Amino acid sequence: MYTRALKMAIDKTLKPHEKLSRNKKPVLVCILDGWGENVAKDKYNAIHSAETPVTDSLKENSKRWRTVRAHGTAVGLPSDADMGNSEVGHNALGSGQVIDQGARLVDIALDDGSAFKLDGWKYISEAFPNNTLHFIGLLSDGGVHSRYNQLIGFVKGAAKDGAKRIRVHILTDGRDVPDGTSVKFVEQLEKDLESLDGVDAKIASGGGRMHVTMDRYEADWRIVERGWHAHVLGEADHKFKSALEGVKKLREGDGSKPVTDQWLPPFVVVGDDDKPVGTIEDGDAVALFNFRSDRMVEISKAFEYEDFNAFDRKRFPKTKFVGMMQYDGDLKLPARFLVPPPAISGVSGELLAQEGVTTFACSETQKFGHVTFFWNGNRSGYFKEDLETYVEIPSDTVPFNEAPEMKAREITEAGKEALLSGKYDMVRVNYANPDMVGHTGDLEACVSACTLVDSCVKELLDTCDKMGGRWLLTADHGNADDMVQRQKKSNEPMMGEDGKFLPLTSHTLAPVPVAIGGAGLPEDIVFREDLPKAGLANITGTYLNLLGFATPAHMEPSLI
Ligand SMILES: O=C(O)[C@@H](CO)OP(=O)(O)O
Ligand SMILES: [Mn+2]
Ligand SMILES: [Mn+2]
Repeated sequence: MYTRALKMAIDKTLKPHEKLSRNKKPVLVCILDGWGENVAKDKYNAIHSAETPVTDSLKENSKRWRTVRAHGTAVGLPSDADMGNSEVGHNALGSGQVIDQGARLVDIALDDGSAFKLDGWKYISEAFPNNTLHFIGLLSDGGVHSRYNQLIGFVKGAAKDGAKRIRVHILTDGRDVPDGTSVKFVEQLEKDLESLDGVDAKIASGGGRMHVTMDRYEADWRIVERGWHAHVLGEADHKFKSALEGVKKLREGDGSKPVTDQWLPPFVVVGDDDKPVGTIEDGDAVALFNFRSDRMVEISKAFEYEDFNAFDRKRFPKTKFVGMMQYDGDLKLPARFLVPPPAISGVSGELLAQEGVTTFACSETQKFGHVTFFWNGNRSGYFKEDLETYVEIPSDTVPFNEAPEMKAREITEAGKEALLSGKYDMVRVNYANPDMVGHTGDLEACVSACTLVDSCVKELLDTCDKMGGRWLLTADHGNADDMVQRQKKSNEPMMGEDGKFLPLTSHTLAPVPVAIGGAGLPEDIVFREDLPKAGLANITGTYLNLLGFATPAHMEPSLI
C-alpha cells in the first residue's frame, strides 16, 4: 500500500551534477497551471486560440521541448482515466516521486476493509449508537477531491457498524464534472440513503463548492462561514423539504440568470416542522469525506480548534471529528483521520534547503499553497525559513472569467524582482490563469488569460536570460487546452439545446509541455530520448540538474 519512497531508505544529500555546475546564477521554474498540450487543436482549445508566440517558439527546439504525462498512474492516481490535478501534480513536481495518492489510498482501505479497523473509524463509531454521524464533502465522482463511491462505502460501513442516524452535507461540484450533474448525484444519494435498512439517513444541508465551505489558502473565510451556518447551525436563507428540490430550484437562480453547480448558495433541508433535519450537536461524529487537502484545511480548523477567530462560530459543538485523511502534515490537522495520507518524504525543497540553496516561491492566493504546501509534500511550514522566501499575492474574490488577468502581472513583477535581486538560487512561480479561468467554462475569457500568460512568460524568461540563468517551463495538468465537452468516440464538440457549445469546466487528460533553456545553459544540454513515458515526477531531477545537482536515487530520472 505504501510508496516506493517509503520502502527505500532515502539519502537526502545532493551530489554535484557531472556536467552542470552550480553557476550561482538563478534557476527559474515556471508553472502554468492548467496548460495542457492537447491533440484537439480547434477553437475550443483556448491555448491554441490564444496569441502565444513565446510558448509556440519553444516548441521549435525539439531537443529542449517535449511533453510529459500529468494524469492517471503517472501521478499516483488509481487509473489512467483520472485527470490530473494541482495536488497530485505539484506533489510530483516537488518530490520527484510517483506517490500513491489519496484517491488510491482510500480505494485500497475500503477494498481490503482496513479503513474500518483504524483508529479514526473506532473514534467516530463511539457516536454511532446514540448520536448522529455527519459526512461533509464534495458530491461528485470527479476523483479530484472526493469520489461518490467512497462516500457510499463509508456510509454503508457505518450502517453495518451500528450507526442509527446519518446526515450528509453536500457541496455540489460542476467543476470536476459537467455543470448540472449535481441533480443526478443528489437523486442517487437520496436513493442510496433511503435504501439503508434501519438507519435514519438524509441529506441535511449543502451549497456550491466555490461558494460554500470549500475555500482554500484563506482566500475568503466567508465561504467557510456560510458552510458552518448551514451544516452546523442549520441556518441559511434557502430552506427546502428535500435536497433534490433545493438543488433544482437554486440552479434556476432569480430568473434573470441561472446559477451553476459550483456557485449554488447555501441551503438547509427542513422537516415538516420547518426545523433543520440535521444540525451538528455535542457528541455527534463528523467525517469530512474529501481526500484532497487544500479545500478541507479551513473547515477542519473550524471543527477542531478551540481557539479560533476566522469567523464567529456562534456555537462550537464538541464533536468527534475526523478528516478522510490528515490534510496538513505540519499542523497535524486534523488530529484524527480515516485513512493515513500519502507519505511524501525526501522532497526537493528539503534537500535543497539542506544544501543551503536559497529559494523564492510565489503565486497568487488561489495557487499559493500549490507552489509551497503541495510542492513540499503537504507541509505548511518551511524547511529552513532563512533560506526560503514565500510570497503570496492576494487573489481577487470574483468569478475569474470576470477578471481573467488575475494576478499574472503582479506575479511576473515579483518573479522578475527575485531574479534580478541575485538573492535566490531558485525562483519558482505559478500562473493560476489557464486553470482558474478554464474552470469557469468561459472560452473567450480563457483565451485572453492564455494570451496574457504567454506574454508574462516572455518577461520572466528574458529576465532570467539577462541574469545568465537557466529556466524550466512546465504545467501541472491540462485545463485551458479544452473548453468543450466532446463526443466520446468522434471527439466532436457537443452543443446544447440553445445552440451554444457545452462548456468543459474540468481539467483534461492532456500531457503537459516541458521546456528548458536560458543563457546559462550549455548548448549540449538537451533532453534524452529514452524516456517516452516520463511524467511530472521526472521534472524534479531535471531542475535539480539545472541547479547543478545530480538526480537523487529516490527520484524519477531526469529528462536531461
Ligand atoms: O479548484 C480545484 O480545487 C481543482 C479542481 O477541483 O483545481 P486544481 O487542482 O487546479 O487546484
Ligand atoms: Mn492546477
Ligand atoms: Mn484546476
